[in-house]
Parts: sequence; structure tokens; C-alpha cells
Amino acid sequence: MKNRENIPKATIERLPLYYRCLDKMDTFEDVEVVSSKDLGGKLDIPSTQVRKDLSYYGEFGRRGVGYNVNELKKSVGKILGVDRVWPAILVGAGNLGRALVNYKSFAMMGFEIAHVLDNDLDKIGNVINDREVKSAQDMEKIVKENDIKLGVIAVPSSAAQEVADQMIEAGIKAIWNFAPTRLYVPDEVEVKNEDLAVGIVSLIYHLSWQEEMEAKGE
Ligand SMILES: NC(=O)c1ccc[n+]([C@@H]2O[C@H](COP(=O)([O-])OP(=O)(O)OC[C@H]3O[C@@H](n4cnc5c(N)ncnc54)[C@H](O)[C@@H]3O)[C@@H](O)[C@H]2O)c1
Repeated sequence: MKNRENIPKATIERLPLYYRCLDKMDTFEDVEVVSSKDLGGKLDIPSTQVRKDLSYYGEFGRRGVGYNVNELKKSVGKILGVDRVWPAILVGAGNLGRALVNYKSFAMMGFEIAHVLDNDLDKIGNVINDREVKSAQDMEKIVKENDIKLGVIAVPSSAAQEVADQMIEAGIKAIWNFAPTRLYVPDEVEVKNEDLAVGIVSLIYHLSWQEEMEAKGE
């Protein structure tokens, strides 16, 4: 395998797509062997790119035969680290937080929201998908006792930085941030921002552009 630092970001971002596709073929479609052309075809990725992406991590499959789906799924899962389930804390048991805690398929992606925290006394003690909402004041204790590295932020933007700081202080190393705000974190902490509004605004942009074209008769 190449030094991980030299692997292009785009390759790393395609790996979860390969993994999800291979998992679907393996678990639900009973596919045993797949070619790079067929795998790429399902994801709109050229076969040459599929082979190049995988070649960064080793030699998989056999020329002219293809990849064993189950073996490649396991290998890609191991590379991604989803061959085990990473426990996470989620802070903010509001509308979005509840939806995330109720989502059942995160385990397949290698993580589980193991603890839910909030600072609202009316929410602390409530149960969401078998998890009791705990006080955000207990964050450090929960993170340390359970050796948790992953945190999910589902609080309003105004509270997101404060929550991120608390998470980092407690020992969290990677943050999945749903608050539409930039977080300032030390270099060793990884942040993935999930700004849902950006997706819908770009769709609206296309709709309004189409309407403008229709109005002009183009
Ligand atoms: N609801 C959605 O569909 C949606 C979509 C996109 C983005 N978001 C973003 O997700 C975040 C949450 O949205 P929501 O609709 O669930 O809001 P919400 O008001 O329903 O829930 C926020 C929760 O965070 C808790 N909270 C606030 N400050 C806290 C703190 N310092 N420590 C611990 N808990 C704290 C509140 O008590 C509340 O339970 C927001 O940043 C929002 O912009 C939400």
C-alpha cells in the first residue's frame, strides 16, 4: 500500500461509494464477482479510475476475471475502518438529532450513536431509540469511560463551537458537524461539515435558471 498521505483525496472520497455498492451486491444481490467496468458503471466512475483507486491500496482481483465481491468488500471495509463499529456521542437531541439517532443503518457504515446528550432539562432523561438522553455536563466522563473518538454536532449554530470545544477537551478526535457554521479546531481533529441547505439551494438555483430560460423562450 502507498503511504496514506500520498493518496488523492478524491480517491479516499470514492472508497465509501465502492464499499456501499459492494455491500449491496454482496448482501442483497448475491453477486460473487464483479469487473471494474461493472462496478464503475453502477457509480458512474470509469473502470480505469476504479482500478487506479484500488491500486493505491494493493492488488485486488484477477485480470480478465474481476474482483471477488465479498473479499473486496472486506478489504475496502478494512481500509475505511468500517470493519468495526465506532461508537459516537451525539450532542443536540432536537429534530435533527432525533432523526439521526433513529436511523438504523449507521452500523453498516461503521458507526453507532452510542450516547445522546443535551443541555435542556426537559430533554435529559427522554429515551430515543433505546438511548437515554444524558446531560451534556457528563460529556467528558462518557467519552473517557467509553473511549469514544467520534462526535456528532446537532445543536444550533450559536452553540456549535462551544460544543466542539467541549468535545475536543473530552478527547473527541473527529467531528461530524450538522450545524451550518465553520468550526475552529486543532489540526489533529478532523471535521466533516454536513450542510444540508447547500444541496437544496443548488437545486433551487437550477430550477430558477430553468424558469428564466423558459420565460425567455430559449
Ligand atoms: N432539522 C433539520 O432538518 C436540519 C437540517 C439541516 C441542518 N440542521 C442543523 O442542525 C442543528 C440542529 O437543528 P434542529 O432542527 O435539530 O434544532 P433543535 O432546536 O430542534 O435542536 C437543537 C438541540 O440542541 C440542544 N442544545 C442547544 N445548545 C446546546 C448545548 N450547548 N449543549 C447541548 N445541547 C444543546 C437543544 O436543547 C436542542 O435539543 C442546527 O444547527 C440546524 O441548523 C437541521
